[in-house]
Amino acid sequence: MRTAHRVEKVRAAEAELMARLPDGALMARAAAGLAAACADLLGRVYGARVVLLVGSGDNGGDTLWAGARLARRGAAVHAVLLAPDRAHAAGLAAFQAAGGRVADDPFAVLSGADLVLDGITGIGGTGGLRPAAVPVARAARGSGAVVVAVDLPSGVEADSGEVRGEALRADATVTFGTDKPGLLIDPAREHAGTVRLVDIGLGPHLPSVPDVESLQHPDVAVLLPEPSGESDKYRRGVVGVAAGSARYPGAAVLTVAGALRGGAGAVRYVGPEGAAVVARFPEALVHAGPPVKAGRVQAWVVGPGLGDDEDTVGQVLASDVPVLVDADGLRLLDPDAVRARTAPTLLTPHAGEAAALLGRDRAEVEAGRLDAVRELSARYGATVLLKGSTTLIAAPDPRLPVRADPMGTPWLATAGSGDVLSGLAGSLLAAGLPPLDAASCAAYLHGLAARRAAAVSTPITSYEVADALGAAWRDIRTPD
Ligand SMILES: NC(=O)C1=CN([C@@H]2O[C@H](COP(=O)(O)OP(=O)(O)OC[C@H]3O[C@@H](n4cnc5c(N)ncnc54)[C@H](O)[C@@H]3O)[C@@H](O)[C@H]2O)[C@@H](O)CC1
Ligand SMILES: [K+]
Repeated sequence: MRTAHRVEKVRAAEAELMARLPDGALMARAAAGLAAACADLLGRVYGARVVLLVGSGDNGGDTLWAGARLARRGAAVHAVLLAPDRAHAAGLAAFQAAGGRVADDPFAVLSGADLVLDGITGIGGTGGLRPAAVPVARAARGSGAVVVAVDLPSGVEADSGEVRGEALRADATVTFGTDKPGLLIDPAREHAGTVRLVDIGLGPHLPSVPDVESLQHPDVAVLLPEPSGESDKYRRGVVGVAAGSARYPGAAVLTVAGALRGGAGAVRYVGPEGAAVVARFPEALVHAGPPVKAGRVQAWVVGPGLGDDEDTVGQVLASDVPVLVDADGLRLLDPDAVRARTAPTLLTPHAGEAAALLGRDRAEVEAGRLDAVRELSARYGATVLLKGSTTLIAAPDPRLPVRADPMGTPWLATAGSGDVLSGLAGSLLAAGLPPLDAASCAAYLHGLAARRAAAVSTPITSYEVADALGAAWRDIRTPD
């Protein structure tokens, strides 16, 4: 599991730890880890040309101390001081004592650099790069050097992953003590490159429940349901799928395709497209509807390709089993009916649908995903999976961490891929997973399946994603 904490919690933990350590010890740990990571990236430190971009705070301090270490190992290190009067005094003295030099012309040193360290701002930065830093950050990016962000790419918002102005784009980020939410959430995440975490001893001082977390293979392996010797189809769960219409018959087929690979014991399709579903999947149970007459299910998926069938959405929401609402279902749902439910509800909007549910602009939702997913979840009393470049999942209990899916790929932006995800997540709900786990495991498997499909051929189709789910599931169960 990757775990991220908000800045106020990082600062509180730092304060606790610093009170027990000699002055400067924490910064020395950070700088040692940073210099070691740079040495790994460089391969050979002696003779390497390194440029430090140094801001006015402790982030610049870490960078100067790491620069001193690299200079002592024979690198030619230049520091570009963006706020010369406010550069970290002890760090600058150590850097110069080690043979590091302050650059007169930032652009001249950047043009020949092998490695650039971005120490403009860390967790204290907000509001994007200041105008004076913008041309320097651009020159760093354009120089051909490997760009390493110190703690965070300068210019991104640590707590939300927003990028409010221009931000530096790094190839790698070396972060200290814990991940920050912005390192897991786009658009900041895509500025960070590969993230390496340096342990500075903060762990015992951080709250045990993080603000944001990302599942990794072993976490998903533990959560996925596994049939036992006692299993029969009802014990493994029956998932009801109310999807598709004469206008969108494919949605029925794709939702069932996802549901069949989600671990439920059986899939019961309810709606007008039973013939199309059975033609593709003879193992599916089909019923013309309405949902109340279709027989027992342990969870429902309602909405993909449903058209304007409001009654179906109302009937499904009135049931006492977990319900996933997607696509047309999100447009047709009665918010009071969702809030009145006693069984769990999982809503799976993309940014446009989330914006409609919140009464905001789509661009606002895309820029501030974390805020949007939390707000939606609180307003509807439901678990919400917000799809997008980073898929986020929030439970209605605000004490639980938001999950950021690490597996998505731009190839998933293809028609019908959301239908497959809905079927898959609904199937995991029917198999008994709590909504937060069902949604985050589904997003993870779906992303992994898309990556597998894309490794065979691109562009991928949604049906190929559904087809690769079995192999993705196997990858997680049997890591090599
Ligand atoms: N406190 C500690 O002992 C430790 C701190 N660490 C480092 O310290 C950093 C936090 O240091 P600070 O709190 O000094 O904050 P930063 O160094 O992140 O930046 C704060 C400074 O930048 C200015 N600033 C804010 N937004 C800006 C922007 N958009 N453009 C330019 N300047 C901007 C502020 O006026 C302030 O002077 C961490 O990210 C980490 O790198 C690590 O060394 C671990 C230990
Ligand atoms: K930085």
